[in-house]
Amino acid sequence: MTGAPADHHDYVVVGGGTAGCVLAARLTEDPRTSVLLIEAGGDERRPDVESPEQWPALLGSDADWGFETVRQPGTGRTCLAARGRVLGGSGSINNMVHLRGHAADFDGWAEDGAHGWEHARVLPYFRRSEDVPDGDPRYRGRGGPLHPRPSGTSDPVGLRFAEGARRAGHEQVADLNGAAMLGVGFPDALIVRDRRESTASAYLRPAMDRPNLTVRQHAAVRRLRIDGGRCTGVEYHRDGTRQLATAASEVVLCAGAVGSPHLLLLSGVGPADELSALGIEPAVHAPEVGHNLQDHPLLAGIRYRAERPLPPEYLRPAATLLARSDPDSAAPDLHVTAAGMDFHYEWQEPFPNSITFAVGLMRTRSRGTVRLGSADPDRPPVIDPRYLSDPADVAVLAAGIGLVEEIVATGVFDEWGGRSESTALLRLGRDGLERAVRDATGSYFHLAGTCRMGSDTGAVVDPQLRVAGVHGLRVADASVMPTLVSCNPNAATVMIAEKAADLLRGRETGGDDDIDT
Ligand SMILES: Cc1cc2nc3c(=O)[nH]c(=O)nc-3n(C[C@H](O)[C@H](O)[C@H](O)COP(=O)(O)OP(=O)(O)OC[C@H]3O[C@@H](n4cnc5c(N)ncnc54)[C@H](O)[C@@H]3O)c2cc1C
Repeated sequence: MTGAPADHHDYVVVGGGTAGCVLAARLTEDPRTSVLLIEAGGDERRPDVESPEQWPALLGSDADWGFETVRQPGTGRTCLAARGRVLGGSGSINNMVHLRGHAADFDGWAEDGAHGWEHARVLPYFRRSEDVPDGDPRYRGRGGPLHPRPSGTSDPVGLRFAEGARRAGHEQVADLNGAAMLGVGFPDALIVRDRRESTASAYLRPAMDRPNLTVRQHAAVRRLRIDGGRCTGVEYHRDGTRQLATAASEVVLCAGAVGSPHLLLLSGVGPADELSALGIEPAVHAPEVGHNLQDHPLLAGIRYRAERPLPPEYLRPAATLLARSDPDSAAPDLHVTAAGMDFHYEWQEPFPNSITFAVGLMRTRSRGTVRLGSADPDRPPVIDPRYLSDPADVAVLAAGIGLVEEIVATGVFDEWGGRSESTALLRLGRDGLERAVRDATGSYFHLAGTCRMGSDTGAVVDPQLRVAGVHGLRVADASVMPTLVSCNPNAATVMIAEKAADLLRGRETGGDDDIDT
């Protein structure tokens, strides 16, 4: 290596995003453990990150990697694949919704081979992560770093939407992070005293002064060092020089659902034939690295065109309906919100003075990939979520438009006059409705699943998050989710990192009793 002498630490954590900040803070609670956290982006303490209303402006800014998907045949266009490049990662540019997931999501992970990740075993980690003094103590934590609180309770449009959902027969739920994440309610958001809260502000900042924690910003990891089947460290670029950091204990990848598989592939851990074709010497044949990519497709731009002036725009998380298109399924597959603003994709026509309904598909069947386009670490990977490649996904989103129509039909928006586009769409007939769904679908920015956790031979990591075939290397971020949770995934990513810290410290718990919250 050229440049500075190698750094040597017990753990090297790659990526200071949602998961990486949790892990670095938890591991350095033990003063005998040294951690180097390497982050490609910079400081998150800037007005556009901290102001809850400014998150849309962060898309495409220097705090975003600026990735795009390849053209999606299912929608007819490319899509933004926003990913945070700043301390706090995507949690510093996201919409701050804080929902955990349905118990059936985690029970499903365990049934599919992620043993130890069933709901009863992950609930303690959700509780450990938060401080919710008024919450039901069976579900909510006390004294943890995050402060999720209900959002949208004063938003006039959201209040109407919630009332309409109730009238349409959906149960009002007081706490969507309580006993069951199903029904309509006001979701928790990570906003504290009118400022965004992220794992950077809540976990990392309070730990920054610890002598055993080194945080290196504007440092982009280019590949892992794998010698004789063991990951010994990472190579990274900073200040125009190439540097090396080595780990006495382990390297932990927390670079997210795009960054973690990208680094594994660049380092020779992936499908051997694809790597060889790009001139990368395979270290471990791991055919599923980068596979199983999931996102929540978001159907947006279906608007209620009001005739009378709407209340001022409300840009924070608001009333949310989590519903099932299939009553036999335990977890919700539809996530519906209404915002008093004209939110549409750039290819859709604007309609000022609109209420926008956003319908998210929570249990997508389509699966995509993150692959290498080049062996050059500076070239972005090829992101192909294959949105709506499974026709069942189109049908569920169409059912979501039906839910919107039922709510509109209760008359809750009548005071603003006008009409909903859902009414016309549902009259289009099957083919017309399918075209409308495909046209209005983009990304919810919930990418996950590309380093799938499991116990089968194809799994990228085992239930202890160890990368199959490489010693001294784990992945702990949204990429390990075998199946994406049925809601916005930031809280579940925090949980993964909390549990990863215990796995690394050899203190994994069997249940609620033996965990400090
Ligand atoms: C615009 C947007 C809105 C969203 N809204 C919500 C929401 O409201 N609620 C919710 O629950 N979820 C939301 N999400 C999703 C949620 O934020 C992510 O699922 C979560 O942050 C993923 O955490 P992670 O730790 O896996 O990855 P990230 O938080 O993305 O962290 C990965 C980190 O690794 C760094 N990194 C990557 N590669 C390298 C490298 N080679 N070298 C050094 N560093 C590297 C990145 O810069 C980044 O900081 C949203 C996401 C986006 C982008």
